[in-house]
Amino acid sequence: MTPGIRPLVAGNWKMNGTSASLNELRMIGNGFMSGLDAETEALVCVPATLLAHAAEILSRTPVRAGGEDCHTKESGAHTGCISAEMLKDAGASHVIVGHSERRADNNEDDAIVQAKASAAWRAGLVAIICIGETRAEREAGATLDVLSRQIAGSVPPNATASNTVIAYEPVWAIGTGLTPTAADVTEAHAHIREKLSEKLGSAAAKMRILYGGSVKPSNAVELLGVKNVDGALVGGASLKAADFLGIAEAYRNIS
Ligand SMILES: O=C(CO)COP(=O)(O)O
Repeated sequence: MTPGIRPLVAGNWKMNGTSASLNELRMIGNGFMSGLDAETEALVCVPATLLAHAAEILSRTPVRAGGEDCHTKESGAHTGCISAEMLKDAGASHVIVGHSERRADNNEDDAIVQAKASAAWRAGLVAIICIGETRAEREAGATLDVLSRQIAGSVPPNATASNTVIAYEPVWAIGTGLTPTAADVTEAHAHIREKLSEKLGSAAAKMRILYGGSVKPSNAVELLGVKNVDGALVGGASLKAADFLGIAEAYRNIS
């Protein structure tokens, strides 16, 4: 938590979900309508194929819909790619950029991630910029250096708290059931806040820094209660409404 920052609980469905999954989204929307939004903002980033449906379903709720990636360009000869403008047109409010799965699977480097964040803003979307170290980098004691390098390279110099969210996702914690200790998360998030302040000045103070990687209802109070953790980016547990709502409910037990 950071005083004065309303937490954001965001889901990332990754390459999961067909129209049959939209019922979970309806239940997520209904859950936030029955009072949860008082504690936290909510967003679910879905595959592009579901985005227009998701946005329509969620439009009657406080939960927003987002995309999982965007191209750097507005339009053109890029078969199979999706622009930020297309996501916006389909009803997105946010887009994830630089997720470690895209950095690894699609060789996306910090410069591309930064260009994607700028593309998101051009379309009127909030960019959720993901950073985080691999297991090898952690074991080499390089976690904070990696975070510094990724902030320097991936975050545009004119980022603000209203157009950008940072998500710290240790790669080794994603989908593994492993999580850093609260002390590790405290250190990483304090470092991220410090590097953002050096780069962005006062804009950094109110910028949300989410934690992502094996967040579940059972560990949400511990992980989300850490200083400078301003919400969660949730993968697997966002596919089931009960789990996603359970994570958001953690805020009722965090003071
Ligand atoms: O990558 C993530 C969210 O972007 C985290 O995934 P899991 O919650 O499944 O570990």
